[in-house]
Amino acid sequence: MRLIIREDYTEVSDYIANYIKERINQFNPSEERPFVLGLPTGSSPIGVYKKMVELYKAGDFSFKHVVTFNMDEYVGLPRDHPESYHSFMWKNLFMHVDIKPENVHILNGNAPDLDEECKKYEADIAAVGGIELFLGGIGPDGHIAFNEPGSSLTSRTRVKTLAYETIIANARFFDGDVNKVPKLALTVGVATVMDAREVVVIITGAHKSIALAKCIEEGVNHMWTVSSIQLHPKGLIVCDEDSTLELHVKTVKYFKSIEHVHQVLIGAENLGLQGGVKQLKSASGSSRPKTPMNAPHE
Ligand SMILES: N[C@@H]1[C@@H](O)[C@H](O)[C@@H](COP(=O)(O)O)O[C@@H]1O
Repeated sequence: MRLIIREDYTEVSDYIANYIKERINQFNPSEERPFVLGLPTGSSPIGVYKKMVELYKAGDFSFKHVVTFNMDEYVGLPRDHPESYHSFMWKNLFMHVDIKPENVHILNGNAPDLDEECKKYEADIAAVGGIELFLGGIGPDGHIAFNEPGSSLTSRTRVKTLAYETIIANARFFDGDVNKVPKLALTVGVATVMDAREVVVIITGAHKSIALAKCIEEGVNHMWTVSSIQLHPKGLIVCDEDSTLELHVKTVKYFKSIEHVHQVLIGAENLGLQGGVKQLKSASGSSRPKTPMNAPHE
């Protein structure tokens, strides 16, 4: 797993948007072989989506051959309600880019048979060959999607009752009134996220610092469901300085030093300083990454 630490929310958002752009461009998607992207909602990804729209408008990449699957949706909230995740995604991302509406998948929280809806979602993901990159945010209690504390780490798409902490956290989107927050949601499972070939998680703010520490410094634990990223062969967390408050100084220094070495290697390569690269290679014993994007994760 890699941890990339950036100064603030804006820098975190820019890093991730550029990262995803690179991944899509490297993949070179086509009609027959689309790039399958898992996406979250919440305030965490808004900056990423804003930057992605900017990059799209600058002609740096396209959503023409991108297929998306969103993480979750409230149960019983009308699809066009301003706080539905459906509305959120169209408002913040989809309406600004060239994605084909038929390539967008968002769970239907008003389906007549919710269990059937969840089963179909898993089948739809499998039908396109699985998810290439799943982007996620976390709640302050370390939940990913709506996989609240205690969720099975082998869980699949299903109906979930929201934790009281999540209802309180999300009341800010419903006039601060907990009674207006739906109590049930459809969500992909922890295993659905971890099945993706790559998982990228956004963590910002001091209120998520305990979750970040639990996620990376302690063991895999169903009470902090995002900690399952430790078992993923290609996991990346991008966080801001504030969210590192509860980490050991040693942990922060370790991940910063790894990134620094990568940067030096890349800089040396770009300048044609092969001697410098060789020296660093032998000092670190690591092989040379071509770009920060394909640096080893594990
Ligand atoms: N289901 C969503 C999660 O996917 C999201 O990660 C979390 C954090 O939201 P925010 O990014 O606003 O802190 O909120 C909700 O619970």
